[in-house]
Amino acid sequence: MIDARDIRKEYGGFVAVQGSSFSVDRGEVFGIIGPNGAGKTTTLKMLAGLLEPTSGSAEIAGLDTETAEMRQQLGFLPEESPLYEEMTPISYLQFFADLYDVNPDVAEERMHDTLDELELEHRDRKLGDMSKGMKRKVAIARSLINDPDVLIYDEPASGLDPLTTNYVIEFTEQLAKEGKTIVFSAHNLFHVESICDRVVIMNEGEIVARGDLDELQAEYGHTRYHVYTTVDVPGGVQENGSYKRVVESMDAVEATREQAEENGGAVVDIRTEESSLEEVFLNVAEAGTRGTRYVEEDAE
Ligand SMILES: Nc1ncnc2c1ncn2[C@@H]1O[C@H](COP(=O)(O)OP(=O)(O)OP(=O)(O)O)[C@@H](O)[C@H]1O
Repeated sequence: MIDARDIRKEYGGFVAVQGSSFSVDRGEVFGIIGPNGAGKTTTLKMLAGLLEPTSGSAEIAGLDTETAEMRQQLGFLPEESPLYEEMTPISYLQFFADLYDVNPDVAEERMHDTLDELELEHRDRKLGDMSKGMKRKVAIARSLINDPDVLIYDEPASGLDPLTTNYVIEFTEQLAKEGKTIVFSAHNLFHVESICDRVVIMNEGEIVARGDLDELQAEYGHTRYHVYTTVDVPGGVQENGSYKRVVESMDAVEATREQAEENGGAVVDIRTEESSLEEVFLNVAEAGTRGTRYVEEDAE
């Protein structure tokens, strides 16, 4: 559905995004994560056809991202979306429906349905008088006004309170279940972990890791074993009537069993704990010292 081929963006001699390649399947939720300045927004804007790559190209549904036809199939949510302060949500959405040439009756029904789903109240209030969360919901409704197949969301829950954040993330998840293909960036890795099928991790303009959560965990995470015993063992802590020791290998699990048995006890339970995406991310970030991000500019 989405195919990015070696997309690269330079500003002067500064490389914002090194040649990045990835593809996103239809109906997939694809996350782009990375520290501030990693190149996430630049990548998303190139995918959305809002920024011309210095080299490389991107296609959505076989259409080059710079064509108007492709934009009809796309909903882009920028990290910060300045709305027209004097408009109401309805007049604002109507304005964009016209821009996308959506049939007025269809647009009317669609905007009300979406605002209902988003539980947006005060639809006659001026956008300038709305809270940040309400404005974000209107921006999300705008991204859906043309009923696009592909959604590119830059930090959809940025700056929102936890309740609205959850709401927006669950709404995004619902859109994926309805069959939309979604690419989004986020700082909150818990959200990414909860809804993404696959993830790329960017650092210093470069994709430094990629895969689904299991693959990333296998490569950059650890499995920890919580071994519960009936008697105390070295490094054990008392928990719920037994003793728990956390170890990182099966050999250590076996050693714990032997120690428990030597002390007249036994192992009663073993639970595994996988690294969170946050831990994976920190491990990836620590592993990489990147090369320079500056290139010599071509002499004209
Ligand atoms: N128009 C521009 N001119 C020069 N440099 C730019 C421009 N736009 C972005 N950059 C630089 O490119 C790098 C990548 O920026 P980008 O906004 O893509 O990062 P990001 O990963 O989205 O960061 P954040 O998480 O802070 O939003 C940054 O160093 C940024 O300063």
